Amino acid sequence: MLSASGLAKSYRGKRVVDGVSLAVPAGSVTGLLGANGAGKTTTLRLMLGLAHGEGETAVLGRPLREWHSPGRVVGAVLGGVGGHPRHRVRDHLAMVAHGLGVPVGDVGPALAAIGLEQATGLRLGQLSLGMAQRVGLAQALLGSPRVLILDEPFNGLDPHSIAWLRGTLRRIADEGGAVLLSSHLLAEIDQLADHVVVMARGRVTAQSSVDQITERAGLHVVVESPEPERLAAAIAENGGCLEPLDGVRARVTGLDRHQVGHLAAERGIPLYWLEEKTPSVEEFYLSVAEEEFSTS
Ligand SMILES: Nc1ncnc2c1ncn2[C@@H]1O[C@H](COP(=O)(O)OP(=O)(O)OP(=O)(O)O)[C@@H](O)[C@H]1O
Repeated sequence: MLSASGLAKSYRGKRVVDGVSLAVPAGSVTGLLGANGAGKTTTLRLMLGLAHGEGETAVLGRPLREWHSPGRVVGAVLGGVGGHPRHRVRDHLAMVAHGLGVPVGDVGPALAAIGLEQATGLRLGQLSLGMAQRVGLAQALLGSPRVLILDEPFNGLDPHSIAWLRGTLRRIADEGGAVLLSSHLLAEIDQLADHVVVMARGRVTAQSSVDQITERAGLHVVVESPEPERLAAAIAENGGCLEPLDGVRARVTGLDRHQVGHLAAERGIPLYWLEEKTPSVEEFYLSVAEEEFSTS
């Protein structure tokens, strides 16, 4: 539904995006991850035609510039609202609605949906970071686009707005839309995304579906015991493996939590903690980032 191929961009001779290709299928949310300066924002800007560089981006099979009203096909939030700082929120959004060919009457419900009814009279220049982010989201959603491209959309939002945004993005994807968002909030990506794409130094270094991450790494058990050596030996005798995690807890693979619990009870080894864990996007990201660090 949304795809990019061969995206590239240089600033003063330095390649900051270098051959990035990615696809966001209909019905899914893709998280774009990477360290500061990895090239995420530049990639999103290239996809939206806001930065000039190499490569192609297609939305529903056509370049964005070929769509008659691009804002009704793709909604974007790239930080900030745009618009004049002296314009009031309601007037700014009315202008956006006009440009999109959307009834101006839709502005009120769009602001209400994001809890900003009280802020309609504020000037854009008076908005807090979170409010500006919410106005940006209201603006992006105004044309009811099926594709969303969002740069750090959770930035500055309070917990209610985060929950609202997570639900809204999930709903848009579940209704057949495609959402691409960058974020440093790995727990949010973990809860929301179906796919993750990791960038480092302008390139895509890893990509995976969240299901594959879970499947590949398998479940593991986290334990805490005052007798880790005895527990490790008992687990090894039974075909599992115990590795220290953080100096207090340890990770067990090869046995499930019932097996670990029974084994500890049989051997009289105290356990202070026993938890079965699904591998997270955070662990995937950190393992990929570690490889990247060790090979750079
Ligand atoms: N307008 C610009 N002029 C010069 N260099 C730029 C410009 N915009 C971005 N860069 C450089 O391009 C590289 C990638 O920046 P980009 O903002 O795309 O990274 P990012 O992954 O979004 O980072 P962050 O997570 O910090 O937002 C960085 O080295 C940045 O300094």
